Amino acid sequence: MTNHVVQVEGVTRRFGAVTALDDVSLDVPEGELVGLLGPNGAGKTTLLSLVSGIRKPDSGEIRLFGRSPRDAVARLGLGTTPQETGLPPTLKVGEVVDLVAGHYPDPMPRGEVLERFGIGDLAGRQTGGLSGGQKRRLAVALALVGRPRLVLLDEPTTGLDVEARHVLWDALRQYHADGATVLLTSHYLEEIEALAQRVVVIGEGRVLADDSLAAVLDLVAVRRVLVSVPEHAAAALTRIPGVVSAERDGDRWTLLASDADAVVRTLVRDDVPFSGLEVRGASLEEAFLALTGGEPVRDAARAADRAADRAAAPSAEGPTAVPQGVPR
Ligand SMILES: Nc1ncnc2c1ncn2[C@@H]1O[C@H](COP(=O)(O)OP(=O)(O)OP(=O)(O)O)[C@@H](O)[C@H]1O
Repeated sequence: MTNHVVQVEGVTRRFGAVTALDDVSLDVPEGELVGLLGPNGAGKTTLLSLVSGIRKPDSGEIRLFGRSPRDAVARLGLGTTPQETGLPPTLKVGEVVDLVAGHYPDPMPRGEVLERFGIGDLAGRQTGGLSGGQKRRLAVALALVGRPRLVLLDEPTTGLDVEARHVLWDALRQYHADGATVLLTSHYLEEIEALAQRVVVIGEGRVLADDSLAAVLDLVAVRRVLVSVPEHAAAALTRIPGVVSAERDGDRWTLLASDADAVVRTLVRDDVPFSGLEVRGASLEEAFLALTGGEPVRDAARAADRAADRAAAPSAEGPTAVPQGVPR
């Protein structure tokens, strides 16, 4: 039987009129490294705050190591780094590590923690004098001091330069290889790509996709092709292979395509009288909303199939509404 470290079941959380999480379900088995990917305001931080017991859901259930996250016993196995961390400015780096270590039965030795994050030479420095990047590395290092079985990291490398980011990624990979479960949020596909095995895409409080890194990367490789064609040529657009969704606003079309080059080649080869051609990257949220038709899916491959079916049978009549969130 799979040992689930985190179980989120039909969870909804509102802040006044804002629904930060809308019927979210997600299980994280022991030993997985899961990336939560989504734009600003998607609900990632809210989800971590519920898993760590800082907040309670309005409805649905969360289990952490099989217990309520508000149970102190469950939280002993948890290490977290929030988006912003306050460090006592007059304490030295080594003292802060010792202070945190004092709360755990079997902490990592101070030297090992700092070495893993490339800040061994800072042990004698007051935290108030550290650079932003050094503080961030220390904050993430502190999450590991108690040797937690689960680490929750909210945008761990925001504000770090490339080198510091790589040091931190290596440290997290190593900690995961030692057997830990890791759940991290990021806006950056690059970060998720560097670390995660499984990717959960969140948009507007909902799980838009939950699949392997490879499957999610395939989906988000989608490009946006904007083109104007006269009415008599519109049907030709929707028959182009690799177009996964086609939306129109008058004679202006927005095609989401897995291979934008092939779309352009087909337009030229078939002598489609197009104008105003633009090819752009699609945002992650846009790619997923387009591919899923706004419906949450648990399986990226099925989403792509469904989108391809829709694209193969588009309505040629009347203007098609451009979905919300698709900038034009
Ligand atoms: N304490 C709060 N009071 C009111 N609204 C909140 C609160 N916390 C979160 N929200 C709202 O809930 C939604 C989800 O926010 P959340 O911080 O979870 O998103 P996020 O995906 O972590 O975003 P970011 O990537 O910008 O950190 C947003 O609309 C946010 O404004």
